[in-house]
Amino acid sequence: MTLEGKVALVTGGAQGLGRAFSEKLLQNGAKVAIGDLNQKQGEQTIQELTSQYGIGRAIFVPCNVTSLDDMTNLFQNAKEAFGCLDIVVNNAGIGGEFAPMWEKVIDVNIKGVVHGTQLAIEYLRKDKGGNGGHIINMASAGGLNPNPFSPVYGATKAAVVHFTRCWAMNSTTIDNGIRLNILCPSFVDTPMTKNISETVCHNYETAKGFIEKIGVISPETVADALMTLLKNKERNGAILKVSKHGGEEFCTLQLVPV
Ligand SMILES: NC(=O)c1ccc[n+]([C@@H]2O[C@H](COP(=O)([O-])OP(=O)(O)OC[C@H]3O[C@@H](n4cnc5c(N)ncnc54)[C@H](O)[C@@H]3O)[C@@H](O)[C@H]2O)c1
Ligand SMILES: CCCCC/C=C\C=C\[C@H](O)C/C=C\C/C=C\CCCC(=O)O
Repeated sequence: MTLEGKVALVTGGAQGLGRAFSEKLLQNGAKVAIGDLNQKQGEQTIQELTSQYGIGRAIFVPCNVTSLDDMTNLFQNAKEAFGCLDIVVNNAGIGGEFAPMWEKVIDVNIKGVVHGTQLAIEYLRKDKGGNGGHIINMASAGGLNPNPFSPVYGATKAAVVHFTRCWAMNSTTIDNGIRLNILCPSFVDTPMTKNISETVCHNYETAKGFIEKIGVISPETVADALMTLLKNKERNGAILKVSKHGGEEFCTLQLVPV
């Protein structure tokens, strides 16, 4: 029970990776506030998690990560329900390369993570009454290695990597005991991957072959990688890639100090 007494907030936690993260956090003793656009699925997930991990361990707050009001409400509800906040996982994300979807992809994948990170810093920073803590932002292996199938999606995930690394070297976060790290999984067995189609990516038939070649990992494997980041207290600004062929790999990008 390494996270006993800790409180986590997970966006996009109604299903897929966010749900697997929430479950792993609960298994390790944390309490969890889930925010998600999908209210029906979110409420069902909370029912299932509550019956498995006990009453009062998890709450659901309907939330669109692109809305600052919704995100502010999510953070307030988490703090009110559980008294503090220690871990924030900005996980909600979508794919889609064609109009009008691609603009939404930029909004959810970038704006959502910016909202979640900025609010997390306000809630966690020690000089404003927080306890410090850990922010994990969900990028993707597609944000590290270019692929021809999802340029918009890949660009948003590269943005998440860069945005997170910038904050990780900021004196406000460092001096206030806040760490920020990045998860970059390859393909994972979630509804997002199951729903990949010609409406989501370019060259769909070739993409299918690419996914088969790369391989698909389980959400639990990525949740274990989340725990690797949470347990490793020295890491800040780290990029943890998870894939079928490489397992968990910390990646280094050239950092040129200014
Ligand atoms: N599945 C993969 O292969 C894979 C690999 C690498 C990274 N990722 C990233 O992991 C994250 C989760 O992916 P997943 O596979 O679990 O996807 P998913 O589609 O299975 O689940 C995403 C969840 O996010 C919610 N969501 C979507 N838009 C939202 C919004 N605007 N506000 C709040 N909630 C919203 C959905 O309702 C859903 O519950 C995403 O950021 C994705 O880009 C996924
Ligand atoms: C076919 C692309 C669809 C993109 C949107 C849908 C799902 C997203 C899934 C993941 O985030 C993974 C996306 C891309 C992975 C790309 C390259 C993987 C590189 C493999 C590796 O380096 O191990």
